[in-house]
Amino acid sequence: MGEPSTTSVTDATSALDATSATDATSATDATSALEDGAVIHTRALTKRYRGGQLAVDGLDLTVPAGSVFGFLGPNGSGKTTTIRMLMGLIAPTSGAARVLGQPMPRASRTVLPHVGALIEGPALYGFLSGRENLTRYDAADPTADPRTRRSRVEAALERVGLAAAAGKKAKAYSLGMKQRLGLAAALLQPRRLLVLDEPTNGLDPQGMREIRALIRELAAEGTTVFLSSHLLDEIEQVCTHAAVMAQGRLITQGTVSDLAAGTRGRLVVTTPDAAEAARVLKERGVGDVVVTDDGRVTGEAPDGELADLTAALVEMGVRVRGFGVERASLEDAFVALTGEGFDVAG
Ligand SMILES: Nc1ncnc2c1ncn2[C@@H]1O[C@H](COP(=O)(O)OP(=O)(O)OP(=O)(O)O)[C@@H](O)[C@H]1O
Repeated sequence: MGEPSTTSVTDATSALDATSATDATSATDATSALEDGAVIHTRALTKRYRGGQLAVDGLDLTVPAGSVFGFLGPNGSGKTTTIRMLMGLIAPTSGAARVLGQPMPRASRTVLPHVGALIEGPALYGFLSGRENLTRYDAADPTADPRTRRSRVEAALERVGLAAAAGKKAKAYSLGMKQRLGLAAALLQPRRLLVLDEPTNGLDPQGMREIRALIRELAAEGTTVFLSSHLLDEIEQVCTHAAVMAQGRLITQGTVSDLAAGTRGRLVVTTPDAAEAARVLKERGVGDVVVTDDGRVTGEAPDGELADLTAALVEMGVRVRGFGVERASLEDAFVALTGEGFDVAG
């Protein structure tokens, strides 16, 4: 990870009417029903860096309001570049991005006050305490009310579990504490959207759990959360929706359960009579029957009634110790989609 920097939201002048999620220009577009409810929407969004690197290639992304949206892909797949375009930090080479219904980067000044962002780790003054960092950060935001500053800073510290350590200098903070302080900065004002780039990167399991719990809490209060991650497991645990990127291109997007359901689970029979069980399953039309080294018999999950299969096994004298369908994971879905494992260096 490079030198930390935070993208903040400081220079807005006018508030965005919560009801005007689409502006006049989009009314003339052929907007789909999906786009209407979208907090983020991109069309053919493309970024080619000056060196010629095509980092993001024709991205069509739709992030529904109220979702916890996981933006998933191995290192170098274009996640950070996409986030930087969404936040108006870099201009796309071609294509369009709308955030809260407004075109980016053009509407940055009206959109960004409603967006809390944590990108590439928080920028902190090591010689200031956590509390002082937040106070200073808030003071630099012209949309922030100085009269409520103290209470908002304390509430944000409380929220991320840093109240007890608020007086310590930030340079003495662990990586996890720094990350939480960055989140606190994003939470100093109510936000409609939170954009978090690898929010649990470098955290220990306990720190990860805390951040995930916080994300769930914020989502329950109605904030849409868009987070990038290269950890499939993390996306499965916290996200309602996900998009999968590889080499700058979108491979798939949808609800996490639909993505995993797109891949069938495996039927698993645990039995001391493996050979006989395999024969019965094949006879009953189960595909890809395999006897594993540990004596289990697996096969493609059937469309029909599972009870008929157990009845057939029992009828043929197969002793069944365990019987069920193992749910496909997002990882299975990824492997099925790309033909590759999701094996990335953390
Ligand atoms: N400023 C830049 N100039 C040139 N190429 C860049 C620049 N920033 C990123 N790239 C390249 O663009 C591609 C996508 O990078 P990006 O950082 O968006 O991916 P990522 O999915 O966020 O990966 P990571 O998790 O490692 O940050 C990579 O090949 C990267 O080397």
